[in-house]
Amino acid sequence: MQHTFATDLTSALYTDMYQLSMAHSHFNYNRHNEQVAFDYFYRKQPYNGGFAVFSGLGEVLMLLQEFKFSSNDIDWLHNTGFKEEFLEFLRGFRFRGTVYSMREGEVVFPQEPLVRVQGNLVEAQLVETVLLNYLNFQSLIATKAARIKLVARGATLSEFGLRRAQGLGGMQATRAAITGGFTSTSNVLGAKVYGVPAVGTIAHSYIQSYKEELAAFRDFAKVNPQGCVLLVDTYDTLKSGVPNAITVAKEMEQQGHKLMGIRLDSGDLAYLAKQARQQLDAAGLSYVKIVVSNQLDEHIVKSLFDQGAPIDIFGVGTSLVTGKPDAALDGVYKLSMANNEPRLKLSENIKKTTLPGLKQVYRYHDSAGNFIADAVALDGECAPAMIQHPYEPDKSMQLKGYQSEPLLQPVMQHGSLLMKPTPILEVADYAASRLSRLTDEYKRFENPHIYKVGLSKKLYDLRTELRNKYKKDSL
Ligand SMILES: Nc1ncnc2c1ncn2[C@@H]1O[C@H](COP(=O)(O)OP(=O)(O)OP(=O)(O)O)[C@@H](O)[C@H]1O
Ligand SMILES: O=P(O)(O)OC[C@H]1O[C@H](OP(=O)(O)OP(=O)(O)O)[C@H](O)[C@@H]1O
Ligand SMILES: O=C(O)c1cccnc1
Repeated sequence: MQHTFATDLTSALYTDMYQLSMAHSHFNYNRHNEQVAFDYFYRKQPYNGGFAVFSGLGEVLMLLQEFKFSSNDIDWLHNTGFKEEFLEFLRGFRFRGTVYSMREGEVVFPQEPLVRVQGNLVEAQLVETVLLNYLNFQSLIATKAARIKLVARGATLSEFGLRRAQGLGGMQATRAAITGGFTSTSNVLGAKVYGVPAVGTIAHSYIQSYKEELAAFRDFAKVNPQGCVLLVDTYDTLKSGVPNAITVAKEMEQQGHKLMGIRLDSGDLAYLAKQARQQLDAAGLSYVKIVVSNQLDEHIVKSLFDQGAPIDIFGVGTSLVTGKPDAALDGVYKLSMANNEPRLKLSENIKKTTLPGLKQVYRYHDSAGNFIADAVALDGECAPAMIQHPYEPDKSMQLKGYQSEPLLQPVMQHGSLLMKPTPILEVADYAASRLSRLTDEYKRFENPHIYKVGLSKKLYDLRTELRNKYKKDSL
């Protein structure tokens, strides 16, 4: 077998084997035209936070449109024990399902369906893995980016993570970082694909390759005067790096150029930023920006500003693109309907019992437009005036008088997209506008307020009825 780079990830083989084995079985028993619905939802907020940003939908929809097995894929599948008729079926297979979804960039909460896939048993099942792979990862990273943006006080945020990303996930991480509020990236292919500026400074190696720091700065600035940012911490930030950067900035002025910035990448970033700012201002270089990097995350960014650090630009890599310290968003894809009957998955833990039937999610706002609560209702129900706590029968919340909006909208019908893919910068604007309507107590990092997601009485009762039925049947 020849080794190749794993770059073609649009194949329908980008899935788990059990999806194909189940499809094989459904096909064998002629069940592949039975109609079903699945919900995508997650159970736990990432980073112990109070919200998540839904990301990855645009790419999932493009993949669903293209979802097919090539002749080469079918040839390979011949070695896996599937029947010939099934392989012929897969050869002509296309996703012709219908998808309802929240808008990409939506601010979302645990337990509520973010996406609903309706279609036949085979098509709706076969797309599970790729859908989860894209939505879980990008939502994890977009949420991290949004958390950093919340505390960045308007500073520019650049994504620097490609070298530390989980392999090819670096591309998706760039996309998700933009969704959450980063406006540029060091990832050149990412910048080209997603239409944002590619930015960069200098590595230590460039400066080390010269005998003297000043000569390195001079040469670099001569060839790259536009957007030039000099890395000042290779030897001694305040005694050598910043003074040499000032010398070069003055020389650039004589050539009609302006040094854009200096970058701090080690040491006490608050102290060094303050000292560097003083030196730059004293030299008449108040326009030179201060860029910082080095294992930043939302907590360090917040702390640096709390310490009064005069920072203009943050370059964030590892924590952002790996979703540190969370390994993954726990999003799942669960069957809610089969052959026109609502279905659920039982669990000893009521929190893990799924919500049956086709559903809609309503979001309620107060008169200022702030989000109050979400209701999960059965499809076709109006926005309920009261929601039940999902697990505690005695708790409910009155929502009479609040405006509401349905969040799940059709985005794909019988395999065809119902609208053009939204450009990623528009998705980012949408995420920012929605987050601005979530009040601060849900956005703080420590013990955030828990946003209420309740059930309509009809949905609550349906779940109870089905739980009782299945429990009885299993006695
Ligand atoms: N004033 C500050 N307040 C809070 N956190 C800071 C401050 N200054 C730096 N940090 C963070 O502290 C951590 C310091 O890490 P580390 O000790 O590895 O850096 P360093 O020794 O300065 O750099 P290096 O090892 O790369 O030379 C980084 O995550 C950095 O972003
Ligand atoms: O810390 P992160 O948030 O992941 O941000 C990216 C880091 O990657 C670079 O370091 P690296 O040591 O790889 O290269 P360098 O020699 O250019 O500093 C850069 O200097 C940052 O410190
Ligand atoms: O341009 C930079 O400064 C940069 C790019 C990637 C990672 N770290 C730094």
